[in-house]
Amino acid sequence: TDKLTYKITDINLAESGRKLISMAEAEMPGVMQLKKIHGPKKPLKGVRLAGCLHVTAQTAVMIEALREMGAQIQWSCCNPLSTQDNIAAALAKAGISIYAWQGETDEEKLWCIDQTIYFPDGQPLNAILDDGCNLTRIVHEKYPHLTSGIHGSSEETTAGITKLRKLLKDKRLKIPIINVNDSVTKSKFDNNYGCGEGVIDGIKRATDVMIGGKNVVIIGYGNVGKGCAKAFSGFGARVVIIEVDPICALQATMDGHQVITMVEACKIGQIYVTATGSTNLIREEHMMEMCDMAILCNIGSGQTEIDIAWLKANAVKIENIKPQLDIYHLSNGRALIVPADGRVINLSCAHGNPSFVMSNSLSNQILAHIELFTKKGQYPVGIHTLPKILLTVHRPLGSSATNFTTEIPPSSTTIEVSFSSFTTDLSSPFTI
Ligand SMILES: Nc1nccc2c1ncn2C[C@@H](O)[C@@H](O)C(=O)O
Repeated sequence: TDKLTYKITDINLAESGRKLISMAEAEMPGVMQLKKIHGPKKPLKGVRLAGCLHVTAQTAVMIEALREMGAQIQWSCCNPLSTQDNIAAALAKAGISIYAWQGETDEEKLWCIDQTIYFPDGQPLNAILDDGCNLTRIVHEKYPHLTSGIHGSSEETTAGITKLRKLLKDKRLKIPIINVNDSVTKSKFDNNYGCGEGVIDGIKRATDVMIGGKNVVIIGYGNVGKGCAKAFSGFGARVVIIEVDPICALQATMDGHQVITMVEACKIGQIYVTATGSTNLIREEHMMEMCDMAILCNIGSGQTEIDIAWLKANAVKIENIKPQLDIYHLSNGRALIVPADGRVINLSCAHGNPSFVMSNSLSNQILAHIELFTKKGQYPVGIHTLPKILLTVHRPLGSSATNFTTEIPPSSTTIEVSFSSFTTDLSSPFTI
């Protein structure tokens, strides 16, 4: 086929990207351990994996582990703003077919995804790795004839799971799904601690705002909202919470945060953070009441938690300050600061969540694909989570890592908890 083997910004950025990938490997013991244990056995030989997930150093570490395990891989990015061009260049130079660059248009993003459907040998994908259900949705809508050949898709994020549950409810889901987001070693770590550090990194790189002493309104008190509230509180902000779920609202109260409504919040908020995985949380009726130069940022995936469309249609002036930072001047004479066009701020304005928590999330991605490919019959069409097992493995001193997997009783299932939070010294008894 005359398809480009890759399309990125600049292959000359590869060396700098490779250095960052090496640094990330040092802080991703879980993924590296899985690569060491499973790599030699090539459990994914025969997998043609199309991935659509943020192109960061952490993702690159996972991609290279999956390839070491035998998978053929093609990649695009789920967010037009989150590709790090030097990482994409390092992956392209290493022979990965990647179609992604920082600052894609929405149409280019879709073109990139289309490049990953068929492999160079003309064969279609037979596995999907998704973050926000973009690729799974496109396969269902544009390539429905290919769904029967796909043994499974893994979904990384909350908003993606919401979309998949709707597909399932409408009886339109055609492939097995492993819900990586709800693995406890993913959502209790990446979503919480990762996004807590990521939102601060993103908002500061975007706006240089002083956080101490500010009124910060966090909308959504799930794993992500909890991590963000803790991070902003740590910087001395006064954090108030909007939350409709009574349990999460009670947790917010018990954590010392006032829980109020958006009508009340938009009178006091100086920094807003949407973290719900839902849509249209901040709307016209709120924005028209907000303080001058309030900052609206989003850390849920997708671009619809803040009603950007209304802002673009109704601002009297849109002032671009720098890439990923605009000020919208409203008809009431006040202005709102919006980083990243309302897209996920940690990945659009910084480099995403740190390696250590991503090792947890991406270890679960790897385990999901080993599970889906080697145990096909066990995962019918539907949404599954990786089994959670507690396992004590007592290992004779000095034995090699490879026989670790043979010590797992054949009846047990894949270890859901990734290694990254445990010592990689397999010579000592430890409990997983
Ligand atoms: N450094 C990174 N690499 C890849 C993906 C990254 C990331 N940081 C955040 N996400 C997104 C995840 O938090 C995903 O789990 C989500 O929920 O969006």
